[in-house]
Amino acid sequence: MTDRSGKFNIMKLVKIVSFGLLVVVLVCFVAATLRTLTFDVNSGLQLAHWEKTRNIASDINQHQRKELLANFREAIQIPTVSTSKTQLNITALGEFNSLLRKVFPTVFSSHLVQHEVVANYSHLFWVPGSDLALVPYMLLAHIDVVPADENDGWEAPPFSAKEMDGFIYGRGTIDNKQSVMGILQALEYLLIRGYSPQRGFFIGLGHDEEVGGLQGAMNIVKVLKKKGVQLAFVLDEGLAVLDGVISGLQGPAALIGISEKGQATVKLSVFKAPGHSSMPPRESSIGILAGAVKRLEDNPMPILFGEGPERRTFEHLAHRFGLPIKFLMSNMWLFSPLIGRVMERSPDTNAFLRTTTAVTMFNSGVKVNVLPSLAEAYVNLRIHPAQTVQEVLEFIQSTVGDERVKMELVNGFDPLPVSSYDETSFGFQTIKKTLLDQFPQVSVAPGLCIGNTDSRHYTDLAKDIYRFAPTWIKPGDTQRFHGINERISKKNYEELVVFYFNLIQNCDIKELPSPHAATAAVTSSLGLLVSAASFSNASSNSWTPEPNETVYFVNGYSQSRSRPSKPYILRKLMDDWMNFWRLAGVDTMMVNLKSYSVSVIIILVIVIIHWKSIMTNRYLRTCLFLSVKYIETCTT
Ligand SMILES: CCCCCCCCCCCCCCCC(=O)N[C@@H](Cc1ccccc1)C(=O)O
Repeated sequence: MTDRSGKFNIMKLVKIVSFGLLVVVLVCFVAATLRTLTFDVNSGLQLAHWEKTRNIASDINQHQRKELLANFREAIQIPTVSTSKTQLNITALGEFNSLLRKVFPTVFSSHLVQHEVVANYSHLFWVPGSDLALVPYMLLAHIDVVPADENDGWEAPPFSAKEMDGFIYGRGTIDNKQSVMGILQALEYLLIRGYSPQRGFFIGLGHDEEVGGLQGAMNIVKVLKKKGVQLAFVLDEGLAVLDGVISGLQGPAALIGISEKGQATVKLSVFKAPGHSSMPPRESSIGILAGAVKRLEDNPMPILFGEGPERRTFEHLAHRFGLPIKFLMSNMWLFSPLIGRVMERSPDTNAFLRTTTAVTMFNSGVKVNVLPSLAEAYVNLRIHPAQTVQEVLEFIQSTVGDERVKMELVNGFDPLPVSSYDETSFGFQTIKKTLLDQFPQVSVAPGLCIGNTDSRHYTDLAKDIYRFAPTWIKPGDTQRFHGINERISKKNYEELVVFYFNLIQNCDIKELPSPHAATAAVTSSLGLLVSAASFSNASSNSWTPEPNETVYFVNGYSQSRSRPSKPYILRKLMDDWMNFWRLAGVDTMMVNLKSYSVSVIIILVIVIIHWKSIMTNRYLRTCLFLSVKYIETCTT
């Protein structure tokens, strides 16, 4: 009898547990479906009313079309190659300097522009604004390029700037002379058309970015620091407009880099006594090192997809995927491990998921019959924002797991801070608006820059750093970065000039418009409540410091800005706090997890309270009964 009732109780328990699980799965499914149907983090300021500042039309006539292309081709033809920190083509850099002065005469002669050469070959331009209360911003690009060998399979010589099928071929066409020339060409045309900015801006052109920017960018930053400059935002190279590159995505996507990966270069070395090759030991220095390298390749760093800004990219783009990908992308809180597994299959998507490990140099041996004493390998790691240099070193040490392999950190830096991208983010929203005006078919999303840029030296000058140029990248183009057949279409180069032309004018706005009510349409009830609170709060939020506040000296370029008063700081803190929760309500895993765990707890409590009726009712009735109770509990 006891045995039977014991069995009966176990059966009951199994039923209840499986029923509970079924309810949890159902609730998750309903929540995920609701989120899929309503999830759109892209509305933002798109529909808001923007202050009009673009008074000069960006149309380009036939003569200018020819002229800007000729200028660009001349820039590509100068081989400003950086091979190593000590091997820069200084002759080419000097030539490039002369080219800039020749093709942009107005920029170099205008009374509105101050120019200074930094570290012999880098350039710093300052265009003061008429409204001193507006914090200046900065555009960056780099003049140098990586080496290119025609024999690697280039269809046109890499420094020929040859035009083929509407494309200009050459090293630097997408990395990064398109921005160098695009920015200055835009400024040249703006000045010719009588433009004078309200918001001041800097342009920084580095000459050694490809080898770390230790001369160019670092010295430009030093000059700016000395002058006390603080920047509203910085825009550098980095991500691009991806067209057909992300499979399943409908339409092109402009990814604006809001952070960039960290980097570490680690030297692994094995030392063994040299000797005659006729009496080899069981393991050579090369064999031991090869084993270590193999272990590193066989054991990639963990997938961290969803723990860095890459998560935001897919959430912002979710609405542009078809089902079932849309369902998965809208519910990263549930599916990020699954998406990560799929994305790791291709090198260019894998780069967004984890710290990547690339063995880039392997040296040993001097003669065929001599056992080498030393074997060395260099491993270049690109660090995911959720990890640090220290964590990566510990991982390598434990994966190599061989005391004979010496490990040495050659250089490294942690991932860069994440810049803002919400509706109050001046830089992000102004870049986004400029993009959408020019390319309405594009979806704009924040992204993670997988390569490093000069902008990493600017973190003390600006809280918000963006890495983006509207270079269109189509399938197969990602391999052209530092690879063969680097090219840009003539149309795309013109678009770049127009983009910078419009961006500079758009930056003259005093403050961003208030977020459109559409922003408040969020999925979860928590998100809805908090966004409503934030929305009402946003009307009192002004992005720029208030007038009538103490003015203090900011830089030697006679720009000044207001020091925020205490109530302003308090209000800003309040706004930031509200924005944090609003965003959290919309799209952070934390709050989703919280609300879903709350749901689970509510269900469990209902199950416990209504234990008896569950026992006496049939499943369908119980299901209905529980759903009603759940809704009742949630609404009260
Ligand atoms: C889903 C598919 C996404 C495809 C993404 C397409 C865009 C990829 C382009 C990435 C290029 C970013 C630009 C990086 C510039 C660059 O090459 N930097 C170099 C130079 C450098 C080295 C050390 C320290 C600082 C700098 C680098 O990162 O190695």
